[in-house]
This record gives sequence, structure tokens and C-alpha cells, in this order.
Amino acid sequence: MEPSKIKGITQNSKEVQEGWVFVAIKGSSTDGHNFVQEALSRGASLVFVERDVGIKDERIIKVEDTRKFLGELANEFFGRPSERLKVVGITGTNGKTTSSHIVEAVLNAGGIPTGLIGTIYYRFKNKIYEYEGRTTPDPIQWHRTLKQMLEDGAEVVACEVSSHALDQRRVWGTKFFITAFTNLSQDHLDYHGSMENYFRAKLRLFVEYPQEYSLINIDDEYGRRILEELKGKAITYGRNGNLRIIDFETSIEGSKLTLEWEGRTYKFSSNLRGEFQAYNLSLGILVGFLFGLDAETIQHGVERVIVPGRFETFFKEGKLAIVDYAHTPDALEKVLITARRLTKGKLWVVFGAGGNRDKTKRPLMGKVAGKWADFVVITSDNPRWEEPEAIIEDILKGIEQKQKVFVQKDRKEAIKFALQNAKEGDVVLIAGKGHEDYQEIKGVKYPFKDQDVVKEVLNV
Ligand SMILES: CC(=O)N[C@H]1[C@@H](OP(=O)(O)OP(=O)(O)OC[C@H]2O[C@@H](n3ccc(=O)[nH]c3=O)[C@H](O)[C@@H]2O)O[C@H](CO)[C@@H](O)[C@@H]1O[C@H](C)C(=O)N[C@@H](C)C(=O)N[C@H](CCC(=O)O)C(=O)O
Ligand SMILES: Nc1ncnc2c1ncn2[C@@H]1O[C@H](COP(=O)(O)OP(=O)(O)OP(=O)(O)O)[C@@H](O)[C@H]1O
Ligand SMILES: N[C@H](CCC[C@H](N)C(=O)O)C(=O)O
Ligand SMILES: [Mg+2]
Repeated sequence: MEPSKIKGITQNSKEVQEGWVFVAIKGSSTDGHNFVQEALSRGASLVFVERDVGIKDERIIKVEDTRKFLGELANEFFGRPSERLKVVGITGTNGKTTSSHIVEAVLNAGGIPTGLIGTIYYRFKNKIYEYEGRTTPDPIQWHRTLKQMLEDGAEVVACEVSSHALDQRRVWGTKFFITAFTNLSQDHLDYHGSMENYFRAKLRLFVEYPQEYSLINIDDEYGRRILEELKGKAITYGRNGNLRIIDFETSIEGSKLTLEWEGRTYKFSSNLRGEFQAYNLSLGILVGFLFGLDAETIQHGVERVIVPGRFETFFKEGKLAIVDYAHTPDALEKVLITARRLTKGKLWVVFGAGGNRDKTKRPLMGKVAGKWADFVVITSDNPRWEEPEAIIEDILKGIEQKQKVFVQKDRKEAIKFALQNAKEGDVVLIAGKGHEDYQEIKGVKYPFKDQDVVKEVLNV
């Protein structure tokens, strides 16, 4: 099979055209093997399967693992782009979007043209590429996007590699230059079943893919486990890392980070706020050093980073509103702690939890909200196919002091309620949706932006 003779490749039988290759993938709701006949009827030149489908046709070829095969095929079909780029792959529960933006900004500041693939967009400079809504796209779009960025002049692509992607081998066939681990805490247990499986999925990035450098946050217990698995063959960052965080201060104005790298001490400042930014910044700065940039150049990048929907602040008449993407117990607690420090009066939090996602994180999110906020307004996030009331009930189970809780399932009304009742000196944290510009209810995505509601209510 010569890649140049193939007209197109797909894992969706409905997309097959004359002369295309169809690869059958077993998914979680259906199985591509059920659609082999359809692919053949639509003119597939070859069909790859991993089990017998009871059809006799010489175009059908059996391989051991069709997910891996699709990654390798897409890699070949698009000309092995990752080998001609330097791909920086970042995984972990929280901080992928933020740190990949920092990497992008730092390298661009150093004159190294860098693209970005992640939750908010796939972009290189001012160009936005086709985006199908997932942090890490399927193998075909993954390798195709790398190829397009390469052709458009990118030398590096900074990407978020989700645990779903690692489990489903969406990035199979990729040669990484750098891989990085941010942290691991509870999320996605609906999909992975247990923290151990979730961890094993993340670990794959470090043990199954070619890479020059693995960067590990060793202040995280799972980071230390990865380091053990790698028998110490990694570059670490953290309070006792190879890149050592010496001091970190964060306030409403921004953050200051002091660190040591290869025997020298450096100071950086950034507009990013929050305790956890010490780690995201360290990761971005470490990547800058590994690319040979000097501290001054890195500082230029670090001060330019903008990450939509992460700790976005709005201020009016003594009230501070913060829109943030925290949607896990760990992220919510960390952002609440940061918000608490900025609060002179009372701290409000408005949040919900996504439907058809990890249910067990809901009471844990309720618990941290109850612990750190003075007033808790529970509302809807993206209910998807679940009833908003049922999700809210799950969150409520985690809160001990019910007297500080308000329930308003309409997100716009909930935000309004908190902002209108907040007094001078109060802080209102609106968590969970960050950059999202929709609310997904029963299969329909309605236009919705937390930021727009805040602007409307505060008139800013
Ligand atoms: C749980 C999950 O990851 N699901 C993804 C998965 O769907 P699935 O396993 O249900 O697939 P399926 O519907 O059973 O279909 C199996 C196969 O049959 C094929 N098929 C199906 C029907 C047909 O008529 N013909 C046909 O050939 C499909 O093309 C597919 O290849 O494969 C689909 C095709 O690639 C994806 O669209 C889908 O992502 C859905 C939309 C999704 O919501 N994924 C989320 C959970 C996700 O991936 N999130 C992570 C990030 C999370 C984070 O940021 O922390 C992400 O990377 O975005
Ligand atoms: N290093 C970190 N540690 C803990 N929490 C963090 C960290 N960085 C960011 N956060 C919190 O997590 C939220 C999500 O951050 P970010 O979007 O960078 O993570 P992500 O890993 O890309 O998430 P997702 O898996 O949903 O794409 C932020 O809004 C912030 O509240
Ligand atoms: N990538 C994450 C995003 C969650 C964002 C939150 N707003 C929600 O809808 O749960 C997920 O799919 O679980
Ligand atoms: Mg992300």
C-alpha cells in the first residue's frame, strides 16, 4: 500500500468516497466493524479491521490493532509531519491549556514559530485551523493539522494531549520532542473507571512514544510515580526539581516567580494569577531554556501570555468578578484559595458540573466550595443529557453548611443573583465554563458566555 495512491482516509464509513481507505474502530457507543459493508459499497479501496466481520472481500485486511494502525497510516499519509517539527506534548488533569499557551508565547518571543493544538483552538500565528471541539483531535485531524502547521511555517507545535486521546491512541505515530506532565487529580472517572487507570492512560505519553525530553512536576505524587517508571530519566520541576521553584508570589496584579536552573537564579513576572501558576510558568520557562532561549527573551514571552477564560477579572464599584475554567475539585479548590486571598469582604462562588461526565467529582466540588466560599450559588454547567436538578443534588451532597447555599439552575440568573447581592469588597468567582461560548442542553448548544453575563450585569 503506497500512501501516495490513497485518495483519502477515514474512520467514519459515512465519509468514505471512491478510492478511500476505511479503518474500522471499536468505539464506546458503536463499532466501525458494523459499517464495513457500507464503506465497501461507497467505494473504499481498502478496509482495515481487527476482527473477522463475516464478509468475503479481498479489499478487507486484518491488522492487530486498528487504532494504532490508523495513527500510523495517518502519519504516513500526511508525510510524517511530527518528524519535521518539534512537538511539545503536555498532559495532566489541570494546566494543559495554560501551560501550552505559555510555551507558545515563550517560543514565539524567541523567534521560533510555534503552533498550538488544544481545548480552545488549533492555531498558528493568526490562523485558526478546523476544530472539531475536542482538546486532542482524532488521528487523522491530528496528523493533518501538524502537516498544515508545518506547511504554514511552524517549527514547533505545543499541544495538549488528553487522557482520552492517550487511551484511544489519537496521537499514535507521533514523534515528540518534549513531553510534559502537569499534575493528576480526580476527573473523568466516568471514562477511566479508577484513578489508577486514569494515571496509566497519562503514563502512556512518557513510555510509549519517542521523545527527547520528559518534563515532570515532582511536587505531584503521580509525577513522582512517572519519574520512578522512567527510572529517573527525566527533567523535573518543582520545589526540589532540576528547575527549582524558590519563591512564588501571586496577587491581583500578577505573579512573581524566582527559580534556579543550572546553578543560576532567575526572576520572572507574569500577568497570570493563582498559586498553581508557579507550575505552569515553570513548565513554559523550562521549555524556553531547553530551546536555548535566554531569560530576558523568556520573560518577554511570559509577560505576553493571554489565556481566555482562565482567571479573567472584571471590576466594578468595589466588586471583583472572576471567570475561570475550574471544573475539577482540585482546580476549584486552588482557584478558591487564590480568590480568598483577594477578598476583603465575602467570597461568592457560582458553579455547576457537566452532565454525562464524572459524577463522583460533584460532591467533592460541593465540599471545596462549602469550605472556602462564604456564599455558594449552585447552578448548571453543561447539563448535556442529564436533568440539571439531579446534577445539583449531587453537588449539594458534599456541602455540610447548607445555610450558605443558594440554588438557581438558570446559569444567567445565578450569575446575576451573585453579582447583584455582592457588596463592595466582595469577590464573585464564576467557575466551570471559562472560554466556552455555549451551554449544551439535550444535544443543543445554546450561545452562552459567562463573560457576557458579567459585562451585562456590571455594565463594564
Ligand atoms: C468518549 C470519547 O472520547 N468518544 C469519542 C469516540 O466516540 P465513540 O467511542 O463513542 O465512537 P462511536 O460513536 O462508538 O464510533 C466508533 C467508530 O464507528 C464509526 N462509525 C460510526 C457510525 C457510522 O455510521 N459509521 C462509522 O464508521 C465512528 O466513526 C468511529 O470510528 O470517538 C469519536 C470519533 O473520533 C469522538 O467523536 C468521540 O468524542 C466525543 C465527541 C467526546 O465527547 N469526547 C470527549 C469525552 C473527549 O475526548 N474529551 C477529551 C478532553 C477532556 C479534557 O480536556 O480533559 C478531548 O480530548 O477533548
Ligand atoms: N497547574 C494547575 N494546577 C491546578 N489547577 C490549575 C492549574 N492550572 C490551571 N488550573 C485550574 O484549572 C483550570 C483549567 O486550567 P487549564 O484549562 O489550563 O487546564 P487543562 O488541563 O487544559 O483542562 P482541560 O482538561 O479541561 O482541557 C483553570 O481555570 C484553573 O482554575
Ligand atoms: N474537557 C472537559 C471540559 C469540561 C468543561 C465543563 N464546562 C463541562 O462541560 O463539564 C470535559 O469534557 O470533561
Ligand atoms: Mg485544556
